[in-house]
Amino acid sequence: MKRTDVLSWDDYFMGLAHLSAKRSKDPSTQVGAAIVSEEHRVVGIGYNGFPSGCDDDVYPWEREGDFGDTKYPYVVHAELNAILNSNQLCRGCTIYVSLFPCNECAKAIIQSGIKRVVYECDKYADTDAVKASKRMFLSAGVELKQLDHDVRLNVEIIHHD
Ligand SMILES: O=c1[nH]c(=O)n([C@H]2C[C@H](O)[C@@H](COP(=O)(O)O)O2)cc1CO
Ligand SMILES: [Zn+2]
Repeated sequence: MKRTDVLSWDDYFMGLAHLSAKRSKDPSTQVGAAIVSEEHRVVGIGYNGFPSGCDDDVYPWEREGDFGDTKYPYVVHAELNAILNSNQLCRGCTIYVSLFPCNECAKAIIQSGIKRVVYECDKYADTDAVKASKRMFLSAGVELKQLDHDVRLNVEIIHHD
């Protein structure tokens, strides 16, 4: 008899997004994203971090202070990293992301041809950025789906002697 209690595609790829988020050095919000084709092939993955060559021991992780002394001007969002890392065109794909995309990521998602956004957390729903994002997704016909549960990923590293 085959196993039947396997992960759904949505939970599997959201799990992959969570695994990617574990690479993020951001002390407050770790975001992971996975772009998946209609054939359920992974096209790109990413997490929030500084661009290549911008040392994350040198650049600031602060949330407050002068703009240039915070992380905000420097950090590449998980969704954009996933698009930039993609190994094929994103047209028709789904992006799985642990946090609802901001307006800048929404623009990149729409322009790359991604047709569906599956997300989990929407903690910035009241911000102008996320409102603008939802407005653009609606206009562009991008389908939005919030998972009605959280995907938990327990990754255990076992060191062998
Ligand atoms: O769409 C997003 N994707 C994404 O990767 N992020 C990243 C940027 C920051 O490193 C972090 C947000 O930080 P904070 O919650 O401390 O403001 O999450 C933030 C958003 C905004 O929703
Ligand atoms: Zn963003």
